[in-house]
Amino acid sequence: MIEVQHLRKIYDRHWAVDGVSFQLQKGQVCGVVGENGAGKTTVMRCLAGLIPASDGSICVAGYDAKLDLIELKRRLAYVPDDPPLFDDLTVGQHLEMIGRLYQVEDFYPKATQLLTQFQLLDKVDAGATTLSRGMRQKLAVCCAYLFDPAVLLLDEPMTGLDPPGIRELLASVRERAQAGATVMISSHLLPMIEGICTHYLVMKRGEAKFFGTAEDLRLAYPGNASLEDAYFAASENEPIAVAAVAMPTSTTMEGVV
Ligand SMILES: Nc1ncnc2c1ncn2[C@@H]1O[C@H](COP(=O)(O)OP(=O)(O)OP(=O)(O)O)[C@@H](O)[C@H]1O
Repeated sequence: MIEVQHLRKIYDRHWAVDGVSFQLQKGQVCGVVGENGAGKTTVMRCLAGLIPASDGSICVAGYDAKLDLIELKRRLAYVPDDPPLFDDLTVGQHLEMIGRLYQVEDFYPKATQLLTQFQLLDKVDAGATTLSRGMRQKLAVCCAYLFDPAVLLLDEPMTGLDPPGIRELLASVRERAQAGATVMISSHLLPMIEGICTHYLVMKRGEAKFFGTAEDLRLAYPGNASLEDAYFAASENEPIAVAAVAMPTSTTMEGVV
């Protein structure tokens, strides 16, 4: 569903992303983790087609970003950490706009269900500028979910959410993945995403320090009880020799550098 090969992105003379490769299939949830400035958002923005890659290839749902960007974008939703809403539109109008753009069938029941799920139904006529930080985040998630994209890119989606909102969001990601969506979720809140991620992309200074399954992460960095511990180990150390652990023969260790 997502195939990224040797992705590179340069800003001025700085390589924000430098040779990142990974693959994700339907139903997989990839936690994108790494220190501030590691390149997580840049990877997502390249994948979403918002900025062009400087080098490498990106393919989403069979569509190459260089050849079929429009088709690629139709199948993907990107929720940035500070969603750019339209000041002049209400909550309901945001959803209506997405519904029309993506020709969503059953728009009203779907929109109502999403607004109910994310506690926004009583704000349906509220202007975007009157929403709190967390409400803006929830509205952006509702807009993304409305057209059932094959790929969801969620950049720090828990920022500003209250505990019930975080719980709802994580449950919804799990449900979407179970229904076949491929999800990438960047977060610094490692214990919170641990329960939903099947894969991890650990980034540092533009490079992928690790890509693989949660199980591979533990095998590559043994002796680390939590994801957080394994993440720190992956950020700082090379993995133990692959031959020394019972690695699957699949592509799950791709991208380890
Ligand atoms: N528009 C831009 N122009 C120049 N440099 C940029 C731009 N956007 C990002 N960068 C640089 O690229 C690098 C990666 O930034 P990016 O936002 O991808 O990191 P991140 O891992 O998402 O960080 P954070 O966890 O703080 O959100 C950083 O060094 C950042 O300063």
